[in-house]
Amino acid sequence: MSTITVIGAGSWGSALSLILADNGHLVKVYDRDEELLEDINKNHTNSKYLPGSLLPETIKGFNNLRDALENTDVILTVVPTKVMRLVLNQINQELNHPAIFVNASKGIEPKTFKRVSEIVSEEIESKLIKGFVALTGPSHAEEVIDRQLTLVTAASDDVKCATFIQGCFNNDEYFRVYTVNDLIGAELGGSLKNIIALASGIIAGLGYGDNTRAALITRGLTEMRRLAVKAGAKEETLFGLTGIGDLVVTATSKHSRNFQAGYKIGNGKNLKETLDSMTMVVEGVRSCEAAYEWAQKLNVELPITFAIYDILFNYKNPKESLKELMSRNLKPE
Ligand SMILES: NC(=O)C1=CN([C@@H]2O[C@H](COP(=O)(O)OP(=O)(O)OC[C@H]3O[C@@H](n4cnc5c(N)ncnc54)[C@H](O)[C@@H]3O)[C@@H](O)[C@H]2O)C=CC1
Ligand SMILES: O=C(CO)COP(=O)(O)O
Repeated sequence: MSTITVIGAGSWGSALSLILADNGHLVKVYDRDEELLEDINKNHTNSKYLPGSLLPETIKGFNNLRDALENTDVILTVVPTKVMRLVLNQINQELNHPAIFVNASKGIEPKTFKRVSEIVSEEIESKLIKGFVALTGPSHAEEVIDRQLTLVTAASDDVKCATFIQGCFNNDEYFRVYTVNDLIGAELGGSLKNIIALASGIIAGLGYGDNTRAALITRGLTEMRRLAVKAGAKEETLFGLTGIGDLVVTATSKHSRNFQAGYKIGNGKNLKETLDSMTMVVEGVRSCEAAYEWAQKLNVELPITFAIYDILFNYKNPKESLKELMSRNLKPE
């Protein structure tokens, strides 16, 4: 059994901690929110992000990063990607031995277009990194916390490392973990699907139904594939759990934060009002900004992503955007 430090005790960090504790690992959770840590340590629940949840008593919350990292084998990052660099920088200062880094957050950095694996290798000294794995796939925390059957993928350039992490997280009762050696495809699939999930919420908010959603998911996958392949991903990865799998769960589920945010926008709220009304992170907004800039640089056509960018950042009317998408030049599928 390993000692695993979970950085971020939000909804996904808590759900992943439950799996690790069920598997018998020593789980230390670090967060900046002291009330949340007290709730975990005293009441063994996370009332803020997962009301009604029951967490194993073996999970220990820490507000001191150095203590949380002491003697750890694996560092699992699950904070919003907006703060990822900052948090990794803090880890780099406090960590005094090499560890395996696993990331479960999903996003691309605007301006740099960096994936979390790239940010880790920039912020953490190489002598402290034993390996890097992205743990990603269709998995809403609200269902994992109830131990509902879930399948994800451990992606790494290092097969031995991916297999080790697969073994740490796999639980025969409810959490099945595959491996894949296409890190670029897995990280980009998990990040780009959030943009299409925002779009799915917007069309639902506008009152469109299943035909529209099926069309959006299909053409959205085409956009994800185009950009990811141009960035070096293997095409087949986009057709696996970390691509279409994650796209389907996020674009069709009431649990999805991105879908929920899109739904509010479809109902007339602007981006600021929408984000102000959400307690949890909506990663698709930043990833949309990144994909919009990156696609122009790489000369990739992403009409849905560009329309979402205009709605989010230029306050374009969603109905007007849909009208323009529908009236583009006709072409073969
Ligand atoms: N919620 C879910 O079902 C899933 C979420 N994800 C990804 O996981 C990541 C986290 O998402 P959620 O858990 O939903 O977010 P959340 O909003 O529920 O929790 C984020 C946590 O990070 C902590 N945090 C923020 N800034 C911090 C800092 N500077 N230092 C320490 N802690 C800090 C917050 O206090 C909070 O506890 C996102 O990238 C999301 O896309 C991936 C799969 C499923
Ligand atoms: O990535 C997720 C499920 O796999 C979670 O998506 P949301 O952040 O939209 O809830």
